[in-house]
This record gives sequence, C-alpha cells and structure tokens, in this order.
Amino acid sequence: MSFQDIEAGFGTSASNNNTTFSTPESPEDAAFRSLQSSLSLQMLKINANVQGILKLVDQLGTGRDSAALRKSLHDLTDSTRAMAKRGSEDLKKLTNQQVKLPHQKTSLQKTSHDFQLSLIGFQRAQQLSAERQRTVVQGVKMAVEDGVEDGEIEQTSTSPSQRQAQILQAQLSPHELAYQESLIHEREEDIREIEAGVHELAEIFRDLGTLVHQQGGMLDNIDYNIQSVHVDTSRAAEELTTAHEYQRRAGRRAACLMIILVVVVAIVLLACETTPIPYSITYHYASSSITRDLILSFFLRKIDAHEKLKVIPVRIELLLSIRCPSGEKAMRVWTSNNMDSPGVGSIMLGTDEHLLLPSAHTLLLNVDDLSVYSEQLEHLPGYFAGGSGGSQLFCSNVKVASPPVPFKELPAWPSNVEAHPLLVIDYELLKAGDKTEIDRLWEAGSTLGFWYLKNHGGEQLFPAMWGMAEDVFALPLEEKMTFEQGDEGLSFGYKAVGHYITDAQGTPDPVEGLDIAKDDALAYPKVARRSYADRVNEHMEPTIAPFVEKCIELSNTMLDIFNDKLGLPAGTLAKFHQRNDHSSSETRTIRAPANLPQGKLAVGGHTDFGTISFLVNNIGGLQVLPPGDTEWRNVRPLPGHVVCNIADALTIFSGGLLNSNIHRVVPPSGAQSAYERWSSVYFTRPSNDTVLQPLLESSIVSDAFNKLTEERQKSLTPGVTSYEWFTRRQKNYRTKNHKGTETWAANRGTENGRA
Ligand SMILES: O=C(O)CCC(=O)C(=O)O
Ligand SMILES: [Fe+2]
Repeated sequence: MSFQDIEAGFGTSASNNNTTFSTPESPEDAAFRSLQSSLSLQMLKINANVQGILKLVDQLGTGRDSAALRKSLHDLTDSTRAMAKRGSEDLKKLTNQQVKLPHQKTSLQKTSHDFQLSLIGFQRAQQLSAERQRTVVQGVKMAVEDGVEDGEIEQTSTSPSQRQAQILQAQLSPHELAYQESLIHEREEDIREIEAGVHELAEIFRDLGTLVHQQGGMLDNIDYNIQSVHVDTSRAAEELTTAHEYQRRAGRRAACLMIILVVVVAIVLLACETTPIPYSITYHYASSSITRDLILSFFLRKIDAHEKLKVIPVRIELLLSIRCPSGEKAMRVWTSNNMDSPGVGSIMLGTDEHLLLPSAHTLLLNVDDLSVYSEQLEHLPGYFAGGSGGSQLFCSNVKVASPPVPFKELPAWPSNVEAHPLLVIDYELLKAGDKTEIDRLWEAGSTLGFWYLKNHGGEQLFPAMWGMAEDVFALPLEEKMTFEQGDEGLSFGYKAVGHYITDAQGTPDPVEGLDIAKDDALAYPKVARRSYADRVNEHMEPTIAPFVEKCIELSNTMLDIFNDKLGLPAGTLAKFHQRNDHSSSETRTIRAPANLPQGKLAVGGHTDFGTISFLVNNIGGLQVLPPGDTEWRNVRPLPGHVVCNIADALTIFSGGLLNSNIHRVVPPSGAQSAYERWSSVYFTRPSNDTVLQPLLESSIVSDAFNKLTEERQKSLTPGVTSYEWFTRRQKNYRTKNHKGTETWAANRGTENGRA
C-alpha cells in the first residue's frame, strides 16, 4: 500500500473512534471513514508544517537568515495554506455526509475540533512569521541608519526592532548590512503575502464557524471561541502591531487546549496499554540528494534514542519491531512514493490494520529531551510530529542544531586533481565469505594498505558524527577545555586547535578535534575511561554508540579474514580485540577550517597507531605516500564509502605483510578549499595489555618476517604493550611536549623512515 493510497483513504481501517474492525459497515460509513482518514492525514501534515514554520521563523533575523531560508519558509507556508483549504473543503463534505449518519456525530465533532486546532496553530505561526519579518525589517532600517549604538540601550527597555538592530549591528559588517537593506523590499513583499494568508485563513475560520454551529455544541465543553479568533486574526491582518497581543492570547488558548488534549490522550493511553501503538513521523526535506533511506534511518536512530520507545530495524523500510510499554509489536513502514524530489513526505508506521488509529491509541511521544538535527535538511529543520487519527501531539522543545556542513552542497572534486585509485571492497560480499572479495581485501591490505569499503550499512553513521561534533564544538572554549585530552598520552576528549604538532619542527596543527573512547561509548551512562561534557553525553546513545557498534562489527569481520589469511589459529586477532577489554580504540572527529593556505598541513604525515582505521571525509585533503613512491597522492572521498586502512599493530602482527601506510591531510584543492573539512574516524586498537610483536607461530608470518632486513625486523618487534606504544606516540604529538626534532622522532610508528 502506498502513501497515496493511505492519503486517499484506501486500505486503512479502524481510523474512527466508534468503529471496531469486526463491525460490518455500510458503504456510507466506509466513505465517511475514508474521507475522515484523509482529513486526519492533512491535519498531521499541517501540524508538522507548523512546527517547521516556527523553527524557520526562529531563524529569521539571526546569522542563519538567508534567501534560501526565506524561500523555504515561503514554500512551506504556501503548501500549508493549500492544505488548510483542502482540509476545510473535506470537512464540509464530511459534515454533509454525516447528516445521513447520525451515529457519526461525535466522531465528526472530534475531527472538526481537531482540524480547527490545527488551523489555529497555523494561523499563529503565520502571524509570528509576519511579526518577525517586520521586526527584522525595522531592525535593518534602524541599524543602517545607525540609530542604535552598541549597548546604548538596556535590553529591557528596547523594542524588538531596537534589539534586532543591535543584534544586526553586532553580527554584520557594514557591507552585509547594506546587503540586508537591499532585501528589505523582498521582505516587505513576504510580509504582505503572509498578511494575505492570515486574512484568507480568517475566512476559512468564518466558514468553519458556521459548520461548528451546524454540528451543534460540539465544543461546549472546551473554551474554544473560534469567532474571537476570527476577529483577532482579521485585525491582525490589517494592523500587525496588535498581532502580538492576539498571539499571546491565542497562544495561551491553544496551549490550554493542547494540554487538555494531551492529558486526555495520556489518560486513555494508560487505559489502553495493550493496544498496538503506531505513530507517524512527518518531515520536510529540501534537497533531492536526501534519500528515503537516509531520512528513515535518521529518524529511527532518533526514536531509538528515546528511552520509552525502542525501534529495532528488522529490515529498514519494511518491517520494524517496536518495543513499547505493551510489549513488542511488528510494525510496517509506509513511505511516500515521491521522495526523490524536494517537497514534503511522511513516514507512517503502524500495523497493517492500524495505520490510522483513533486517538485512544495514539502514542504519546515525549520528545522534550530529544535532539533533532537538521543534518539532512539543508535549509529546513527536521522534527517529529507524532500522532494520528484526528488527534495530533506536537513535539515541543525539539532542539534544532545548525545544519552541519557536510550536508550543504559541496563543490565537486576538481577535475584537474588526480585521485589515487583504491580497491573498492564490498562488505556484503566479505560477510558472505566471497572468496574473490576476500582475496581482494588481502591484496588491498598487503599493498597500499588503503581501500574503499562499500555496502557496509553505516552510511549515515559517519556524517552523524560530524553533526555531533559540530554541536560540541559550538560550546565555549573554556567548557571544551574542561575535557581536553591532556599531555600525558591519552587521546580521549577534546583537542583544541594547535595542540598537536604536524612536523619535526613542531608546527602546531590547525584542526579542532574530539575523541571518544570506545570503552566510554559502550559503558555509557557509566564512565569507563573519562568523563565528557553533557553536550557530548547527549550524543552518546543516539549517535556515538551506534557508530562505534558499526565500526566494531566492520572491524571484527575484517580481522577474522586477515587472521585466516595470515594462517593464524582461529580467533587469534579477535582475542586481542575483545569488545569489553579496555583499549585505545576510539572515535575521532576533526574539523579543519576553510581556506587554509595551500601547503599548510592539517594533519602531518603518519601511520595510524592501532589495528584498522575507518574514515569518512566530506571533501578532499587526505593524501597517501604509496610504497616506493616519492609523491603524495590524493584520496578522493566517495559518497557512501568508508576509507579503511591498515594500522601499525597489523603490520607488526603480520611481520610486515600488511602495510600501515603513511598518510597526511592537506587543504583540499580548488573550490573545495573554501569549505570546512570534516572527517570522522574510528580507530580499532588492540586491548591495552596486548604485546606488540610479530605472530611468528604462523609460518606465513615467520616466513615474511625472516625476509626483512634486521633493522626492519627490529622496528617491527617493539615488544611493548599496545598501551605503551600508543601513549608514547600520542604524548610526543602534543605541542606542549615538543622539544625538538627528537620529539617528532619519538612519535613515529612503523613509517620506516618515510616522513
Ligand atoms: O582526516 C583525515 O582524512 C585523516 C585523519 C587521520 O589520518 C588521523 O586522524 O589519523
Ligand atoms: Fe591517520
């Protein structure tokens, strides 16, 4: 069944409070219910849109205000207006149908009531939008005229426009201010349009007011005075300065109604604990590069993070198992079909029979504490709107972080820059034991030591780490320094710009970073190795832990393959990498600033300290120095592919057969250089007390080892523990510890004298 089917009301059942599945229904009842379902869906969309509008409005007049943002706001408002009109037509039809169906009266009253609540929400959002635009316009005018001096007026005594002017003066250069001024016209046009929309909606209210009257007393028990809303809204359309007062009142009224509604639903919910609990997620998206999978898995992760509701993807897109207070339920997922172009889409979750449910079964999704990122949504924020069947629950206080860079349109790889070829390994084939693919993995590991991995199932988890880090990096520096890595040789925690060296001269690095111990991610909320800021902790369950889990899975699969290829007794490498043994395994997310001068090193030449690394970048900059080569070669990030590389411990264990290759990071080339560079890595490292030495019990390893020069043999037999190896290298990367070229030498791994 497609989303369109649902929208048309086909194939759904039990969407009505009064109807049970076993009751035979007349064709009139069926038609009534079908239209009611469709209207419920419209309401759901309107409510979701309203949340989206409010979030966009929130960004007006801030640093995030842009032409694109206003266009999104404009489009979203327009489409919501169209839905409101369609919905009111449907409600009229429904009212006509009900005349012949007296037993549907209560049900109609409820739908009508809910619909009008949705419209009130929308009207309020429109008014806020107009008011905010107006404040910005006046603020720009005042700021341009320089009528407001910095700090001249106390916050409490200023008008919103004066405050806006102060904000703009503080935020914008004179040039940007002039640009803002040139947009005033456009903004005033926006305001006029919204005002027209407010007026139009007031007309709809008037129409519905008549209907309400016909339906007779349905709203008697709730203070729901649509007429006064109408009066207020008409006035607001003419004179926006009075809108503010109205909004407060209408807001209070709507808030009261919502509270009543939520309480009622919560009570009924408690009474219906054993009924299936479906819910729906509505979202907006603004870029055609956003795929349905991406959005779905994004939301699944968010839901999964919610303690009251566990969603276990059985097969994404098809079937989910939802654990809720009433036990485990199989749920089906429907998605709208037209998701390949920008627009509005919905993901509906429910059992076959319970796609649209009466409000009695509506899930109360408390997302007050949930962070939702607009990471997939270039200009529009992501959000939840839970609910169904004529009763919607808004999810308030959803935090919207700034859209992380990676999802912005980025310039393509420059055509004049050569990308070094890496083998592409298919993870699904590896897992399936495909012999050819396993041989190719071995070939990659034993030559360049770098390869692309595709079909790994972690496509969204890496970029999610950029979003997580962007949120953390936004904290004030003093707060970030409270969980800094320190100079003692452990790398868990925040790393400020300049705290690592990039060369033998001790040149400080330009990147900001955040490392999280595998042990902490798995132990959370317990602390295994160190504590982090709350802002990091908020991301532990939804983002960091799934990322770590995925990388552990990838890592274990490949370790078993290498184990086999090296002729080691089964489980030898696995033993050194036990999930619950403490190690230096960690996530690392780094951000290099845009416009670094060409030639500047972001990360100096090095081999990785551990066993295998998993890396995803948004743009270029990573370079490898292939064996026998004297020129650095560029590694191009491929969408959906993880760049994997062998690290020191595997070179040591394998007697040099597997190659921990030297690499570094430089500023990206061409147009990409104007963008921040983000990378997320997972470093698998042996458990702390693993002794690093060639595993000579295998004849494959010992034969290879015996062929090495004595000097190389020595360098591959450090005989120290993994912990000692790591802390030595890490400690001598710290700028504070740099004394001279000997410090650089002291941080080297298996580079074998190369860089
Ligand atoms: O950012 C990158 O592309 C690579 C970073 C890296 O090599 C490292 O952190 O070890
Ligand atoms: Fe590295």
